[in-house]
This record gives sequence, C-alpha cells and structure tokens, in this order.
Amino acid sequence: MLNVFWRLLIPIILLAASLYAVFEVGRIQQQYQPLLAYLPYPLLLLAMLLAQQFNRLRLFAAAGIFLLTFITVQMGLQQPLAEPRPFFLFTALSLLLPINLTLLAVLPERGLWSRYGFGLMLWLAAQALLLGLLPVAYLQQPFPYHHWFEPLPIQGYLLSYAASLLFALALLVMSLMLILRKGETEAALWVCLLAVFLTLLLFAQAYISAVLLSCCALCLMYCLLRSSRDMAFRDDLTGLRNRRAFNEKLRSLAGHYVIATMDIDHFKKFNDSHGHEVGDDVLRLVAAHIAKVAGGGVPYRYGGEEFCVVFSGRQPAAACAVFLEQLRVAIEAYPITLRNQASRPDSQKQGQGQRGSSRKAKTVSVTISIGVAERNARWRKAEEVLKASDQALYKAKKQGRNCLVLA
Ligand SMILES: Nc1nc2c(ncn2[C@@H]2O[C@H](COP(=O)(O)OP(=O)(O)OP(=O)(O)O)[C@@H](O)[C@H]2O)c(=O)[nH]1
Repeated sequence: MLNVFWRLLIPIILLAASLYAVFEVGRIQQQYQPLLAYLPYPLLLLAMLLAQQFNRLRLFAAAGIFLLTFITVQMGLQQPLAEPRPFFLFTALSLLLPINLTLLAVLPERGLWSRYGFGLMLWLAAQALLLGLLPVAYLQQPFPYHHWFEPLPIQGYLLSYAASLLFALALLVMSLMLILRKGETEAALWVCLLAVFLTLLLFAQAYISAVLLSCCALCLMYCLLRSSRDMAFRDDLTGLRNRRAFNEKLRSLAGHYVIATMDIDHFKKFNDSHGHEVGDDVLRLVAAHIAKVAGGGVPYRYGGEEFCVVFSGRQPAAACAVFLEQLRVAIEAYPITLRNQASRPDSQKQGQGQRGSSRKAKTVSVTISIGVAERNARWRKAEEVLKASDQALYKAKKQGRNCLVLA
C-alpha cells in the first residue's frame, strides 16, 4: 500500500494545486487569461510525443483522449448545456471518459505499434467520429431511455444517473488495478479519472477544463519521467535497483554504513543443467527474497548472479549479519519446483495424454554466499568497504559456500 501511496502523491498534489488555480484564476492579469485557455494543447501534444518516444500506448492514448475532450469542449460546449447539441456532447463525454480510462487501466502495456495499439486507435477514432456526426442524428430523433441521461436532481450536479454510475464503477475497477499492479501508469490514470470527473462536475467554472486537462497532461508526463527513471535505475529482470543506482548510492554514503555482497553458489552449473530460462527464474526468486531483507537494508543487483545490500544506519556489521543470515537460510530452505524438461511433451495432444502421469515436478534449491564489511578506521571510503566485502565473499566461497563471512 505504501508503494501505491508514493505513486499517487505527486499526481494528487498536482490535482490539488490545479483545483486551487481554477478558483484563483481571476487573480491572473486579464491579458494572460486567454493563454491559459490554450495551455492543454501544447501540454497534451508534448505528452503524446513523449509517450510515443517511450512507446507507451496507454499514456499516448490517454493524452489523445484528453486532447479530443478539450477540442470537444472548445468547439461544442461553449453554449448552454440545455441546448440539444451541447447536451449530447456533454453526455457523450461523461459516458465515454470513464469507459475509456477504465479500458486503459485494465489493458496490459504492449507498446504503440502492436495489435492492441491498432485496435485502441480504431476504437478512439470511432468515438471521435461518433461525437462529430451523431448530434445530427440525435437532433432528428429523441434518444431512448432519455431519463438515464438527464442530470441527477441534485442542485449544481450536472452528471446523469448513467454517467455517475460509470464513474463509480471506473473508480472501483481502477482502484483495484492500481492496488494489484502498483504501476505508475495506473496511478496517473487514477488521478486523471478524478480530474475529468471534477471537470464535468464543476463544468460551469471558468477555465475548469483548460486547467484540469493541463493537470492531466502533467500527470501523464510525470508518469513518463518516473518510468524513464526506473528504466535507468532498475534491473529489468529482477526489478531491484541496478548497478548504476548502486554506484550512485556509493557516492552518497557517509557516516557509518555496512555493505554486503552476495552471490548464488554454483550458478553456472545450475544454468548448464536446467537452462538459462530456469536460471532467470531463479535470479528473480533470489532477488525477491533479497528485497525482503530486514534491518533497513537496500538491495541492488550488482550484475550477473551477484547482489549487494547496503545498510546505511548506525547498526554494526554484526547486527546486519543477523538479518543477512536469515536471508541465506530462507533462500536455502525455499523449494524451487522445476518441470521435468526432458519429459516435456512435443505436442499439445501428447501433453494432454501425459498430464498427471509422467510429467514429474522436481524440486531443487539454491544457496548463496555472503561477504559483509563496514566502514571503520581501516576502510574509510565506500570503494574500500565494497572491496573488503567482496574479499569476505571470496573467503565464504573458499570456506565451502552457503555461509556468511564478516570482513
Ligand atoms: N540465467 C542467467 N544466468 C546468468 C545471468 N547473468 C549471469 N549469469 C550466469 O551466471 C553464471 C556465473 O558463473 P560463475 O561466475 O562462474 O559463478 P558460479 O558458477 O556461481 O560459481 P561460484 O560463484 O564460485 O559459486 C554464468 O554461467 C553466467 O552465464 C542472467 O541474467 N541470467
């Protein structure tokens, strides 16, 4: 949950600041106010360009949807909502926005130039056509189930039963997706859902769509920046911080700290007997254990099958060794189930015949060796502490592996 909170924090601050700006817009000098009315265009186009550069379909589509929304507001919703065409456009936006944002939150990220990308663009283009063409049809014949699309009988509340229901459902589904995936994109889309809901709710407020859709563009760009930071500092395979992040950490270390270096034992042999793919699974598994290290240790994938943990608090190396020992024991005790590669069926039919009979699941385990060193009078620089922990790891390997050595 803490993860979700951090992902939401900046977008929510942006939304709160935008709401404040909406009510303070009168303080901006009159000659600058029209500029505000055009702000979403460059911001949303920039968000689309960045999303395209990073190959993020969902963010690209979200920025496109907000751009279309803003164009619709500017071109079709500047008259009273009681008139048929603005009423239709407002209703269509209030129904389509929650549906589209939920769709984006549920879809997996497959990149712009994929089947998903093509399908999504067609779906959005169809909606744009609908918004452009259907009002004519609407004006010619009254809409069925009209009362579902009338504003609720609440003073100052412009949304209909159907739109309110869809926004509530969207909030539920998108909250679930955010909790399950804990992704930057899900967090940005979640805040954008609130922003568009508020836009429609406070529609009579001057500049509301310009300010809140600009806020959506900023949330999407912030999400892209965060994910590019992750790309630079996270290891793709294990999800741990990578060597670049570790080097940055080394530069910033001061005061007392402990560095632990660890390495999977006989990993080459493991790879040779079970294959590189299974080796990758084991790296992920070991990393997941290391990520849970107690005592405030921060884990990194140093490279290959080597990991580091940095404890930057005041605790001595001996105290950190207790947490690292727990980790070593947990990894050793963890059974890794392998599917018997040799008995893998060649065809689906063969596989169905074999299921539950000859495909035996084999269980193995891996061990790790750990070297630990702390900053002291002998090793004053971070590079020296790292070298000392590396030498301690070498000793652990010499002592027969699956053990911890303090430098
Ligand atoms: N599957 C997989 N293997 C990797 C990855 N990175 C490094 N390796 C393998 O890790 C193995 C490391 O082997 P060595 O450095 O000889 O170490 P070891 O076999 O674990 O021996 P000891 O450390 O002495 O116990 C090599 O076979 C590499 O190919 C990776 O990302 N995925």
